[in-house]
This record gives sequence, structure tokens and C-alpha cells, in this order.
Amino acid sequence: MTPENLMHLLSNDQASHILLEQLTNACQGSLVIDRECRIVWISEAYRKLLALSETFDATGLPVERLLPTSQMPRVVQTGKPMFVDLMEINNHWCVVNRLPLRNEAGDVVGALGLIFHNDLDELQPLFDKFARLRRRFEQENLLRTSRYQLDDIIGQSPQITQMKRQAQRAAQLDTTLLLLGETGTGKELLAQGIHQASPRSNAPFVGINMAALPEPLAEAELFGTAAGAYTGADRKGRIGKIQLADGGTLFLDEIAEMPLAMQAKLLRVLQEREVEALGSNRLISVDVRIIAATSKNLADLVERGLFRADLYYRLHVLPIHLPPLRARQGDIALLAEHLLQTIQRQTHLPALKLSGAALDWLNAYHWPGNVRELRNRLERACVMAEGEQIGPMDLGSEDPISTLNKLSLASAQPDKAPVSKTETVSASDLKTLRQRHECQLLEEALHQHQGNRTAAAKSLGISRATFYNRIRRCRTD
Ligand SMILES: Nc1ncnc2c1ncn2[C@@H]1O[C@H](COP(=O)(O)OP(=O)(O)OP(=O)(O)O)[C@@H](O)[C@H]1O
Repeated sequence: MTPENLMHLLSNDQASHILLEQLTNACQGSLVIDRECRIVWISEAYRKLLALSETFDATGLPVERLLPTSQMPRVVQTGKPMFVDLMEINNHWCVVNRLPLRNEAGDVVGALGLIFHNDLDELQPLFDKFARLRRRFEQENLLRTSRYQLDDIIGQSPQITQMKRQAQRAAQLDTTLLLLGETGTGKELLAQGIHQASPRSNAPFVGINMAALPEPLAEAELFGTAAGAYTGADRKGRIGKIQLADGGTLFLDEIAEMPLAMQAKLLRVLQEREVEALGSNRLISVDVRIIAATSKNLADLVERGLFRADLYYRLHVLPIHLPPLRARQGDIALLAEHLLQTIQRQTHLPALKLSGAALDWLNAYHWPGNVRELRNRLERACVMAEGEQIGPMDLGSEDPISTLNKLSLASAQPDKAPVSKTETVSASDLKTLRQRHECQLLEEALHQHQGNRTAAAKSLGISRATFYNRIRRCRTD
């Protein structure tokens, strides 16, 4: 790709050409990607910095293939520039500036990245400190970052717009938050977005899923263990997630699964802002913002004595409700388009469009696994579709679980799925029927995946935690 071709992407006017040439000369590397995040231009200096061989043609490659941690796709996606970011490229510390490129109509057509690594001597102490900290964190496997911003939450429905507004306001406050929504509605995405939009964005975002860890492990993970208190791997002691999140945000996913004894300890952290590692009698002050999330009805659990009322009130200061996908009809097409682009970018599968019938099916489906399920179904469709369009069958419209959910759709949205006048199905029949079918499907999926729960959950388009909960319920009923 020549600079002329590049200019064709941007505009043909001479002034932009000269400006780009000057920018390229002024820095020690420049890179341009198009809307699909593929490289359309890479300067000679950048090629040298990356030590690319002379014959290697990088144009047309997804930028993440050349630079796996590149933030350029984010710039294309958000249309917002990113100034003065630190990035290590081939053992050189660089200062990177990234700018969106727009056409005459103002639409983002790509992004330009400019790298500086000469004459940065005065920044050397900063680089050294950054590198030292990073090494330490990597060695201790402690590096945690949040990948998402509030802008990454796709949707224009009134429900999602209101939720984003609430989240934006909540980000500025430092209070504890409780995110309430079904599985796959984007609670973790929202928690990360709030952290990024908060004054704590430069500090760690640490997440823990209470449903994914057995009780004894969960306590050590969260509160840490004191040196010498245990034998084996924990002999040296371990920093708990609460302490790791010091200065930043701690995301407690599936909080309803937290054992009662641990709830009491967490309450102390919330009240006193102090943490005591297992096997230690020393209290350490911590400054963390807690964002908890659940898909359960916590108030109901409190009534049944399964969740502490005092902790519930501490957490319930600022609840944010995430709407289920079936209640955001207007967002389904938008999300599907966005997710298809992401899947195609990440997997390099051919670009496919949804047929009208596929879109109708997406809009009519009940979405028990919400956005996560939508993504999984689209991913599968990209692999299964034989033509240039994705049809309803490619999305799994004939799966037993889809049919099953049409039943629940009938009960949830009576105006969308009329029931024959002669049929009288009681709600409890439907519930039992659904549960029985669901248990069968869960067991079948588990069998198909040789007992691997993560794979089984994935094949059903639900989270691992939901899978654990549901199969536990099936086996105890
Ligand atoms: N509004 C949205 N825009 C774009 N992607 C979304 C949106 N909501 C959810 N997703 C995507 O859907 C997937 C599931 O989201 P996430 O893990 O945040 O859900 P969750 O509510 O925390 O699920 P669980 O309760 O099962 O843990 C992720 O890949 C996330 O990026």
C-alpha cells in the first residue's frame, strides 16, 4: 500500500496529504488501519521498529495480528482519540498517540497511530518504574486490567440508555453498587465500564466470581492468607483479591453464592475498610470500591435466611438494573451487527449478513442467556452458514432448547405467541415441563462434553456459573 492509496482512504485533498507526510516524518513510526481494523499503511520506521523483514507485507492484516495488545480498534469503535499512552514495542518504550480518521461526512473510516521513542530521556525513570511494577505483577500473576468502557455497551433502547446514564453518574460517586440482571446481560461489562469512567480508572479492577470457587478456596482468594499459616503452596502467604484491588474496584460477581460466614467478613470490610488475611491477626487498611452483581432475587434470599440482611442493605445502596435482551427489542439488530463484526475480526471468518428471516427469529426468540447467548449463536452461525447470508437454521432455531424457550416466550409475552383457544396450560405445568426439559438438556450437554462443565455451559450459551447453579438445582430437586 502506497501513501497515495492511503490518501484515497482518507480524502484526495492535497492539504491532508502534506499534513500526514509531515506527521509521519515527525515521529518514529506511524500506522493506519481502516474501518475493519486492517492495516492499510505502515511506515518504514515502524516496520524497522517491529523488525519486519523486507519482503513481509503487513497490509490487509488485522492490526491485532501484528500488535496483539493494540488499542487502535478501540479508537475506530469509539471515534475518540487516545493521547500519550505507554507501550513497549520490541524492547523500546514508546509514547503512542492514536487518532480516529474521518471522511468528509464525519464517519470514522479508520485510525492513525503515531509512535515516539526517541528523545524520551526525561521519561526514563517513569518507564523504569512502570517496567519494574509490571514485571513484579506478571511474576506474581497479579496484573488485572479492565478491558471495557461504558461506550462498549451497545444499545440505543430507552432501557439501555437510562442504564448507561445511571452508570455514568454512579461512576463519579464512590458508593458501593449492586448490579442486578439475568445471566449474560452484561453485568461484568458494566462493572468494568463504571471502573473505567471513575476516578479509580488508573488503579486495578479485580473481579472474583463467587459461584466458580469452592468455599474454602474462595475465602483465601478474597481475603488472602498469612505467611506461615499454611503448608504447601500457601506457605509464603497470598495476597487476597480485596487487597489486590486497593485503590481500585473489586467486582464481586454472583454475590448471592457467597457463604454466610464469608458474608460476615465482607461486611466488616465494607464497614471498617479493613481486611484480615486467613491465619493472621493483623488488620490491613484497604481503599476499595465494591461493585457486586447477582442474577438472583437477593431480597428473597434475605427472607429465606440465605443472605444476611445487614450485608444486603450495605450493598443495596445504589442498585442498577440491567434489562434482559428480550425486553430490548430495538437493540437486538444493533447488537447482532456489532457482534458479527467483532467475531469476524477475531476469527477471520468471511463477512456474513443476517437474512430477514434470521433477524425475525432473533427478535422473536426469548434469549434466556441474553447477550452472551446471542454472541454464541452468531459465532456458530458464522461457522455453519453455507451461503453469504445467515439463516434462522444457522442460528440454531431448531435446537430443542430454542423450541423450549418458545414455550417460555409464550408465557412471558402472551401477545407475541398466541396460545390456541382450546389449550389450557397452567403456569405450574409449564414450569415443571421447562425444568424437566432443562435438566435433560444440561445432563445431555454434560455427557456430550465428557463432564466438562465449562464446555457444556458454552455449548448451551449460558455462563459456567449459571450452569453450575442449574445443574445443582436439577440434582437436588
Ligand atoms: N450491551 C452490550 N454490548 C456489547 N456486548 C455486550 C453487552 N452486554 C453483554 N455483552 C457481551 O455479552 C457477554 C456476557 O456479558 P457479561 O459477562 O458482562 O454478562 P454477565 O451479566 O456478567 O453474565 P453472568 O451473570 O453470567 O456472569 C460478554 O461477551 C459481553 O461483552
